[in-house]
Amino acid sequence: MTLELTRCTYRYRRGRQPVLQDFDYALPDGLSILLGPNGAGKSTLLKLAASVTSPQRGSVHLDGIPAGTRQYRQDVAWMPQDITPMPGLTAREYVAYIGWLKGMNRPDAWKRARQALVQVDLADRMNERSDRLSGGQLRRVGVAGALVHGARVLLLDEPTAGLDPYQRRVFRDMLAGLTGDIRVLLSTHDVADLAEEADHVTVVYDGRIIHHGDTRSFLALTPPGTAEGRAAEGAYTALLRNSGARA
Ligand SMILES: Nc1ncnc2c1ncn2[C@@H]1O[C@H](COP(=O)(O)OP(=O)(O)OP(=O)(O)O)[C@@H](O)[C@H]1O
Repeated sequence: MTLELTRCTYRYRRGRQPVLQDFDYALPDGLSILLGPNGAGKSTLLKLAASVTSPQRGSVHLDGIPAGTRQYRQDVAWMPQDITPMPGLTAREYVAYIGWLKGMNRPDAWKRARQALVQVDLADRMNERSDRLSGGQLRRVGVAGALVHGARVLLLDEPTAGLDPYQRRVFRDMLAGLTGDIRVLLSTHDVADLAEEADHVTVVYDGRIIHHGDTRSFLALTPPGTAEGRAAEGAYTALLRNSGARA
């Protein structure tokens, strides 16, 4: 299974510099992390992969299925940075509603919503109104929204931003526990977030990929003498410095 962006060019406004130009990317197996400074193009990459927006040039496919098709939207789920509750809907109704929007029939969506919420460890909050959930719980509801319709790819835009350390840990453990064929691409600013769970790391700077490889090859870039526990941060900083990023 492969989600691929091929020679994609995207600009937000006509006449502006493209944010991504002739951009190639292939999503690896397992859990991949997308790193990069503010404005590097991470959210834009995720939105193209999610088929929320389309490139002006180039193409996006999952196993040959073009982005924008109904099948692609069923297979690929996206959680934006600013996931919001749906006032009046419980967690289970929220997840079932996503399933229904993705083409499931109501009884199936309702049944699967329960299973998906158990998978993200929210069995006990199922009947809680979504606007009463904490930020971390709401993001787990968002992940359940991908699981409910059996998405094969899950794209998460900064899902741990603003969470306290405990909620962040719970979210990461939940992601690590997702089994099966689902591939996850997660953007984050929190470099330390990746070290334990990620299988792959991609670093984007100024619309270009400056590193794409497994976590081990990323950590191998850590400069000698880096303090213990700061290997990922060291590797990331070294990559950006070598790419000409200014402090
Ligand atoms: N809706 C928009 N209209 C115009 N320009 C935009 C829009 N969204 C993003 N941009 C610009 O595109 C570039 C890439 O933004 P993008 O959000 O993809 O970066 P990012 O790596 O996700 O950044 P951050 O980590 O701050 O979220 C930035 O220069 C940004 O200002």
